[in-house]
This record gives sequence, structure tokens and C-alpha cells, in this order.
Amino acid sequence: MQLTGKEWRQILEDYRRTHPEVTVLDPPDAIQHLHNRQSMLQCVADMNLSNSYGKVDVPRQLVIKKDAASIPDAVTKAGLMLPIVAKPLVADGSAKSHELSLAYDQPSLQKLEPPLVLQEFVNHGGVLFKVYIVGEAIKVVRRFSLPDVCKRELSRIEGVFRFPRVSCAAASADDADLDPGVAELPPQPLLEKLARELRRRLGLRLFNLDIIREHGSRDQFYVIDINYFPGYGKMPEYEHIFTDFLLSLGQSRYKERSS
Ligand SMILES: Nc1ncnc2c1ncn2[C@@H]1O[C@H](COP(=O)(O)OP(=O)(O)OP(=O)(O)O)[C@@H](O)[C@H]1O
Ligand SMILES: [Mg+2]
Repeated sequence: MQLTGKEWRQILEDYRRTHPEVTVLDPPDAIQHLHNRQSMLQCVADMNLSNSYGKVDVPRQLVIKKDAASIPDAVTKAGLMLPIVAKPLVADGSAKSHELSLAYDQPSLQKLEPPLVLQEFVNHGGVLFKVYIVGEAIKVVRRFSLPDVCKRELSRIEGVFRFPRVSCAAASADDADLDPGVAELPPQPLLEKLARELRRRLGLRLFNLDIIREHGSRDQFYVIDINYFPGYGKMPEYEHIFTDFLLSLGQSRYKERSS
């Protein structure tokens, strides 16, 4: 029998209800929330995180459900600036859902295929930060990302350019010789606050986020992507962190039972 995603989630939810003794690390419905690029970043937008360590936003964005011909007008109305990154609305791990495009001019936007999220491209010096979250633990690494698009380039280039899944190709930038203003990791207290809030709002314990620093700024950050259960193999010290996480779950269960 072929099950739909929804039926499968229902089976898991039912199992969870009838087997309270089983620890469910993260509920399926909360995971589902991250499979839509619009709902994925909503928590970050709602949070309005801004303190003395920095400010965290999401890039200005627009959802286009259908009708590619309407995109240029919709983009003008929403005041979105070019270049624009177009991302399939659904991000479910399939190759197609991670095929992104970069659009350099307004008329070419009609060539895109909805349903999409259109996001302003934020120059960030070609480096992004991957923040891995495992329960209470946070680990951040630098990765190479798309290079900046300068004004001159923007005025000269026309069209829509597809780019393949960046995360698979992106090399670690941890040992690279980078401009210190680009390479500096986001402040730990800011990441801790962000991670704590996201854990609570998303109701999840195992995820990562891609965060970029606006080029030329010291403290303006944007979250561009959140993934559930990412490839933890790339997270330094993951064996220890994971073991500690699983042990802490066992211990809290034990405490619950003996109290
Ligand atoms: N708003 C943006 N501004 C600048 N660069 C962006 C923006 N959105 C995405 N990118 C670039 O595109 C890459 C892929 O974007 P994103 O992570 O949203 O897509 P994804 O399909 O989930 O990819 P992946 O699985 O590779 O992380 C990012 O790593 C970054 O280099
Ligand atoms: Mg990503």
C-alpha cells in the first residue's frame, strides 16, 4: 500500500499517543513545517531578534503560488530589489525542490516556474554560516556561498540563471584566508538566543540554519534556510554532541519515571 505523507504522519502521531513510553525526538507535524519555504522562515520573522549583539531578519520575500506572467508586477508592487533568488516553495529534499535560480532583470522573472518563494539576494561576501543545533548544543561552521553581485554586474547581465544544490558542493571555508569582516562568526550570545527561541517556536531539537551577514555590516544577519536533521557528519565533534544529547534524553526520562 502506498501511503501519502499525510497518512504516514497520522500513523506516527497515533503511535505517539498510544505509546507514551516511547520518546519521540521531534513531532512529524513540526518537521513538516520546515518543508515549506514560506512557513520555514516565519518564526524568524516573528521573533524580531535584535539586541546589542546584532539583528536577525529574513530577506525580503514574496510568495508566488501561480501565474508566472504576474511575477514582474508583483515584484514591483512588493518593492523587491534585483537580483532575486527564486526557490521552489516546497523544500522536501528532492533534487527538483533544491534547484534555485538567480534572476537579474525584471522581464526575465516571467520565465520562473511557480509555486515559488522570491527572495532579495543579500550580498554577504561569499561566506555563510551553518549553525547546527542538537538539543541545547550549538555548533557553527563557515561555508563558501554564492559570490556578491555588484551594481555593474547587475546592470550588464540579463536573464535567469539556475544554480544546482549549493550545499552539496560548498567547501568548508573554516581554514580559508578571508576578509576578517566577512569571516568573523556571528556572536555566540546572538546565536544562543536565536537557537533557544527557534527550538521553542518550531518545537524541534535537531535542525540547522543557514545564516549570512550583510556585506559591509558588522551585525546585520539574515536567516535564509532552515533544514531538519541535516547531514550532521559535517558538524565538528558530532559524535560527542550526539551522545551527550541522547544520554540527556535518557536521564530526563529516568527522572520523570522516578519522580
Ligand atoms: N536571499 C539570499 N541572498 C543571498 N544568497 C542566497 C539567498 N538565498 C540563498 N542564497 C544562496 O543560495 C544557497 C542555497 O539557498 P537555500 O539554502 O535557501 O536553498 P536550499 O535548496 O535549501 O539549498 P541547500 O540544500 O543547498 O541548503 C545558499 O547557500 C546561498 O549561497
Ligand atoms: Mg541551505
